[in-house]
Amino acid sequence: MTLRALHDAAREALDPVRYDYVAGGAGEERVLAANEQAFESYRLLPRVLCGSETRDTAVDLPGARQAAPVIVAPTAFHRLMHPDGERATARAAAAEGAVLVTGTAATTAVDAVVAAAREAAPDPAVWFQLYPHPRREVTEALVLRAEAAGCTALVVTVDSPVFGRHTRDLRNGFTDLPPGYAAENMRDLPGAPPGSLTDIPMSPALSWRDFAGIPRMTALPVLVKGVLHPADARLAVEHGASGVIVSNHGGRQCDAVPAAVDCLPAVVGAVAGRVPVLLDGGVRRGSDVAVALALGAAAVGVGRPVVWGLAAGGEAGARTVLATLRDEYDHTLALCGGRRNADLTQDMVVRKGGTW
Ligand SMILES: Cc1cc2nc3c(=O)[nH]c(=O)nc-3n(C[C@H](O)[C@H](O)[C@H](O)COP(=O)(O)O)c2cc1C
Ligand SMILES: CCCCC(=O)C(=O)O
Repeated sequence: MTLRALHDAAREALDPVRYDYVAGGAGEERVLAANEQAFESYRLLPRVLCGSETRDTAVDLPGARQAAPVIVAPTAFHRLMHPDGERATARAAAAEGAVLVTGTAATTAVDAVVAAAREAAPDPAVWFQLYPHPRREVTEALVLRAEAAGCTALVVTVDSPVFGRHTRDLRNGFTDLPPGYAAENMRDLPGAPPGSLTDIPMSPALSWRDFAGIPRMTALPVLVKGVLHPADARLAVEHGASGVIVSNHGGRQCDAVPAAVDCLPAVVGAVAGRVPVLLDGGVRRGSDVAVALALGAAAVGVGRPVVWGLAAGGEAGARTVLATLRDEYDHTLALCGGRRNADLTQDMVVRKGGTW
């Protein structure tokens, strides 16, 4: 099945309110649209006769050696989309050698997510996405929970000082989880009430000082997710980040920012090779992966496509999405004369309005 067919099947399978929660964005959904459209404006300039018969697309990332270059971006509430929920996504990612980022807003506790990943592969990489809590002890308890579960890195989301205004959710009245579902990682934390959507911390009070405390709480590498400004990428590295994820949260936060991929080159320049830079937002085909890697990303994340796969076909559906993107990317690499990801370089990307 193509990714488009899986998306259609997911739309059929899902309750429309849940479909809208995943598909939608903030405001007029300008950024949601821009993330995908931006990839339309980039094209690849292949190199020829490079002897690229044998190819290796694996990447070394913080807490993940020899991983697929496409990772599963953190998306909330998988049990709303399929009864097997995060366990299915975890098995799919592990089977495909892809990093799974599970998170604060998962409907399955992080230890069960890691256990499911281990059913599919001996040494899977599961990262934990953290919404830092304004109360340090709550953040610390979440960090310890992720570490004890066997996560190999933390991802701190910094683009959500306040929750984005998701137009479709407001229209549909989808402002909390239905009965029977909870944000399981929020259970039994010191002073934090369990599990409702509104318990998930988002605080405009947080600052780089708070962030800097997180790498001190743990031996795990800590990545920062949701950076668009190159100055923030520099600050992230200065405050101990082991990786920077360029992301506008899939167009679900500020509806006036650029497409994620358009912010990538400046962030790559600011980070200057000190830590890996990743990108998510709008990646829908293998050639999008190739463009992002050529522009300097070490790997890319996919959000909605994996959820569509999960909703349409559980573990097998999510696996199909990851396998398809990997296969398409490898094919594109071959077409561009590359043997390794590093063979894709900035001069091989051209832009509408620029050189074509
Ligand atoms: C339904 C949904 C839930 C999400 N939940 C989270 C979350 O809990 N934490 C987070 O950091 N990002 C979250 N995101 C953002 C994704 O990690 C990612 O940035 C975005 O989906 C990438 O864009 P794409 O969907 O175009 O691939 C969510 C995105 C979607 C679509
Ligand atoms: C409070 C849950 C956060 C989920 C999220 O980040 C999103 O829907 O974009």
